[in-house]
Amino acid sequence: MSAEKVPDTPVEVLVDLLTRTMEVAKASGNVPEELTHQLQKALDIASGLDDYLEKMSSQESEPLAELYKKTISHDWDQVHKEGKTMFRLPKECITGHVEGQTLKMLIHMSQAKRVLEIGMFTGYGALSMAEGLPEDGCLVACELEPYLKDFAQAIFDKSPHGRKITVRTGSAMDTLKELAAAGEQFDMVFIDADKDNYINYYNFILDKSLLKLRGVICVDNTLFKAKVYLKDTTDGNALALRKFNQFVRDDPRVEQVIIPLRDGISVVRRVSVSSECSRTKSKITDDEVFRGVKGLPILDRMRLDGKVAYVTGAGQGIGRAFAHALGEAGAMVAVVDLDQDKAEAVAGELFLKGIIAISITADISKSADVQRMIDNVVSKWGAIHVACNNAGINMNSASEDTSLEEWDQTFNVNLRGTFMCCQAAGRVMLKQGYGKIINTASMASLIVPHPQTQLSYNTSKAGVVKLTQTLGTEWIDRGVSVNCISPGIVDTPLIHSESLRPLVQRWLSDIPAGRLAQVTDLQAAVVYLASDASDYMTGHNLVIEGGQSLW
Ligand SMILES: C[S@@+](CC[C@H](N)C(=O)[O-])C[C@H]1O[C@@H](n2cnc3c(N)ncnc32)[C@H](O)[C@@H]1O
Repeated sequence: MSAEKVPDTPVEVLVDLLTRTMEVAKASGNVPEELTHQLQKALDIASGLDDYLEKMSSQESEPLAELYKKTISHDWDQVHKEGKTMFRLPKECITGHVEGQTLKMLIHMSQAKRVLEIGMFTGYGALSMAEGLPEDGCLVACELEPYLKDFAQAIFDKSPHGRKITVRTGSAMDTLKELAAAGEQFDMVFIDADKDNYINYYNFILDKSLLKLRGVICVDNTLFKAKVYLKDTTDGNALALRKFNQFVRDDPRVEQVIIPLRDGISVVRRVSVSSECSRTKSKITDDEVFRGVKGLPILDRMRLDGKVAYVTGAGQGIGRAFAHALGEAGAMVAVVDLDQDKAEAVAGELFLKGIIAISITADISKSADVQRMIDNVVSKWGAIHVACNNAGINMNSASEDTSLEEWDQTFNVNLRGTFMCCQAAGRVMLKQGYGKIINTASMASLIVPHPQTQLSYNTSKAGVVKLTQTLGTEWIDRGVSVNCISPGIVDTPLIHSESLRPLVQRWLSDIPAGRLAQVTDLQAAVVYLASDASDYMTGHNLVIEGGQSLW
């Protein structure tokens, strides 16, 4: 620490005290060597900590590094003297590298999408958090001083994440009132402004539901240079923070922990709705609608953590999108395809995203392959919870010319193959007393898509729907649901070929949505059907075709 630096955190205070003690010890001349040695060790431990944390934390981005440099080298006294800021702003206000990375990490961990910061200063914390937000995330930063908005904006504009940040100048409490009136809610709130208002911000955020149900409040400086727990404290800010910490500690609405990082960060979360309602004895209908089935909010009921799934035809297109979707929702996924390279490539993609996956090469028109696929999954993971029978083929010919080979080939994969998969997976699932089978049918099961001629395809897919309905009603009372998804015309590289382009124009004029389906349009449906949220749905044909079958 440089000589003129004011100690700003408990560790910096310790370093300062130990340095002075060392000086006294050395000057006195009669301090035992052992004591000086131990003192030096304590000083090394304390003074090395922040440096080490800096070095071992991920490096800050260029815009953050520039923002830090610009803030530290700015003459804030001069700015204040010139009347550009209402208050004299100490540069030590800045959160800095390690705290910035911590906030960013908390954003990732809580999967926050909407963040509120109270007290932005030059925007270091705001930009750090914005870096952790997804593409469509947003951060509202409240700041009293308009000067700081311009200062920060110049750097926000240099970062690809800066566009996620909206700065609202003026009193933070006024901004909070405006946000509450507009019905805004946040997943994470970072309180880092005037300390004597912390309790007011905190209460307002909870009372006016600015914090979402499972949101988190982070509060900076809650150790306030150790003064919150030192007996001789007279500092107004430290006393305000001591009162704040105690208030939150005694507040039955929340749980909190203080992380001793830099000047202390409190992490506060609202306790579960059920304990809150028994505490307040509010007049509520205390049922599954209120508490959530198994205590889970609706989106969590669609999670597939710990579930075992397989997807056939997963080497590309719809099957690949299904495999990613099921994996993202938490399932372990066996990627099954006729083409080994493609199956391995998709399993590799899943693996990169942290999803447990294996690849299996199988031709689902062959009963031995189907059984081997099922046995592989069961021997690897001990169960099959989700069977996604998606593999299919499509051949075109005028009906009067359709050969028996084409008919048989199409039916062997699309209907006979799907049946064999349903039966083999169904046997495992019926024994388990639990299973979700999802077949890929087609809009062609309902209408006759034109002008292409595909008799065997259309007929086989109509068969998949009837197969689904029959199995769906036969097995549902033994815990196995069977449903199918019927996509409309899906945008694949193939249909952009010269020969198919005129057809695409024709199709588009038949689709109320005015566009072809993307494989991503189908992903939520497969997760829903694979999840416990769809337990009462069976034998259903979930049609996703932009309205095409209705015209
Ligand atoms: C500790 S600094 C914030 C540091 C910032 N979070 C960062 O990441 O660098 C506190 C900031 O709160 C602002 N502030 C203080 N009182 C405020 C109020 N009543 N409303 C809005 N902002 C306020 C100050 O102008 C100052 O910029």
